[in-house]
Amino acid sequence: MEQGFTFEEVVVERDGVRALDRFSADVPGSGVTAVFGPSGSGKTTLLRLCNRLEVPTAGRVLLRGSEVAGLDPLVLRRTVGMVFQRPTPFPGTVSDNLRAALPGATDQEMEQVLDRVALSGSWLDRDATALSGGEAQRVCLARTLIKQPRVLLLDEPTSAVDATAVELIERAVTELARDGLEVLWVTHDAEQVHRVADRVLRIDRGRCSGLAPVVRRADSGEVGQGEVGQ
Ligand SMILES: Nc1ncnc2c1ncn2[C@@H]1O[C@H](COP(=O)(O)OP(=O)(O)OP(=O)(O)O)[C@@H](O)[C@H]1O
Repeated sequence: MEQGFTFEEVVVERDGVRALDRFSADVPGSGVTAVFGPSGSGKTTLLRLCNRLEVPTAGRVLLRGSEVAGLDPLVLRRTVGMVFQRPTPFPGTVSDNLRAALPGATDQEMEQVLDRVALSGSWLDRDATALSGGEAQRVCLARTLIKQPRVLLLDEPTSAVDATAVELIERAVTELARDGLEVLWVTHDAEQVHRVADRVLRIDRGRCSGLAPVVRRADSGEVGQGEVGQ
């Protein structure tokens, strides 16, 4: 399987406290990898290293064998998209938001990307700051996707949205992963891991505590597999 992110003895230390403590893992470069662990274990820090919002104090982060620190930041940000916990629409319309990410995007490109997040072209003229949390998060996902990243980083994107949006976002991302997008999805929701992930990367107190395949409930039809207990 193609190589994705490699973490080699990564340390992130702030004010003498280690958010990551010699974290090492080899993440395959396809499908959905859930990054799962308790609050404060270092999940967000790990994700932020992947698009260089954060740099390691020690150790190395590689993407497909190339050190992230050595990649052109513009190329990196185009290749690796990120969606945050809280939706962050820019002032303006939905199309303004999409064009902020991809200047010169055509109506057709914008309609296609909205379709992927279960919104239609009729949303293009809507005020992006007057949407519900779930709608705004889907616009933010579309805004990231319009740049056609190869990797998508999701930092608890569904923790602040309604149940309908959770379902739509989960469906959109799993379909995109099936079409070839590599996804790292931070969550502390074990049920969500079973719904969306191909594998789970466990993190505990800044250290990798395992990388294991997940049997998806939707695929197996089974409940209570139990690989992902708290
Ligand atoms: N900007 C910062 N300055 C100092 N310490 C920080 C900063 N951001 C996070 N930390 C600390 O680093 C550790 C890891 O935080 P991180 O946000 O990566 O964990 P997390 O697993 O994503 O947590 P949560 O599930 O609560 O979001 C925690 O102890 C946290 O308090």
